[in-house]
Amino acid sequence: MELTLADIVLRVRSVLLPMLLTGIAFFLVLNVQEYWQHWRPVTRELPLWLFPIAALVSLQFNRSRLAYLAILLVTFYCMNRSIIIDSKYLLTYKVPIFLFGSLSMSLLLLMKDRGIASIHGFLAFFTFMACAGLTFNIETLLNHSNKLLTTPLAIDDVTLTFWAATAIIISIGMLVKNTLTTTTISLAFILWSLLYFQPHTIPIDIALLGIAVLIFLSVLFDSYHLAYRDELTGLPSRRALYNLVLSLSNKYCVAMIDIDHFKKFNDTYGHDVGDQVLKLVASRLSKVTGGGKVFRYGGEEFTIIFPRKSVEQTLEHLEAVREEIQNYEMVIRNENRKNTDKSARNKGNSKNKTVSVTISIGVAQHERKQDFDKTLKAADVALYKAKKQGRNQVCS
Ligand SMILES: Nc1nc2c(ncn2[C@@H]2O[C@H](COP(=O)(O)OP(=O)(O)OP(=O)(O)O)[C@@H](O)[C@H]2O)c(=O)[nH]1
Repeated sequence: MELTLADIVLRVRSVLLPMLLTGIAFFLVLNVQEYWQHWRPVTRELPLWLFPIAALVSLQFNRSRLAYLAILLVTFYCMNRSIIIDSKYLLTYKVPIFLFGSLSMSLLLLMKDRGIASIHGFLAFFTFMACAGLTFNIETLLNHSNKLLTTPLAIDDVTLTFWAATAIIISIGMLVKNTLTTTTISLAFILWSLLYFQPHTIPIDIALLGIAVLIFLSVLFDSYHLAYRDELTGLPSRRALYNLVLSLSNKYCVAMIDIDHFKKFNDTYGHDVGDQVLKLVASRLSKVTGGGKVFRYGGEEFTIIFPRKSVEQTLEHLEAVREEIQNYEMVIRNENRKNTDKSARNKGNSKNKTVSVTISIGVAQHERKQDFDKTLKAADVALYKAKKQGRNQVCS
């Protein structure tokens, strides 16, 4: 995987930002205790209800890792409240429970969401059981190994080392694959560690309530993302376009963009290269100036909305983006690089290709009391004109 400095900065930012916001939220909550202290009887009950609901919602949206996290934490809270299991076990098994939780969270971070009632679910279950076996026998294992060592190890040092190892796994995992789910798991790990090392900083019900809310937010934002983002290009989808239209005033412009001869391009270079080009074109289009909002309309077609602009005001911005794409030499990763087939590489196929494409653009202005679809159709007619006149141009 190629990671550029910009990628790393972006990932660190997307890791730190949610953490900072959660930190601020907890700081505020802890500093205005007088406002919510009388709600404590409610906050003490809420995790018992919210975690099972969060687990069910997560499963419904195929977020099995968040479901496991919710199950882990509600079990812990039930122990804390002496529901089903006596809370005295929390004291007796304080270290193993802490280590089991930490290890489970680091595993959750590395796993994929692959359902609970599946072969992967069984494997995950047995892995968690193995972790429980290891952590709940840590003292016995330590006693055995101490017999072989000249300087015996203390349980506190082992716990700290074990926890530090899980913290490192979680940090690396976050940087390699940063999603809302991994951020939620990492935040849960931080709070879990805080509850162990500084148990009086945050009341347990408030900390767990925070995690339950994070699980809900994570599932909610993820599903929003799924519904309104185009998976290939990362641009807002056609559904998001129609959502935006509802909030537009009377004055705006619609531009329809189509990649020229894309069928031929696909036939020459293959569908995968076509997909890469779509992504690169999308990333250039998204930098359009003049306040344009870019959407993937479908296939090789994109739409740009310019709120409060006339056609004349959009032309320079559209021309600029058309010219930029025309001059953009796109470096295409050769998939054979991943291939272990050495003969393919020896034929010189491992080199990256450079390709370029052009786009045609049709733009139309929204008329008073006109339907959005009519404006879109007018932009489509202008696009057809651009194609007919030889492509690689903007028409209105
Ligand atoms: N790789 C790839 N190709 C796509 C995708 N969506 C649509 N296409 C291809 O885009 C091509 C569109 O071709 P046409 O609509 O015939 O038009 P064109 O070849 O671009 O020609 P003009 O628009 O007339 O310049 C088809 O070959 C589709 O298969 C996609 O998501 N990925």
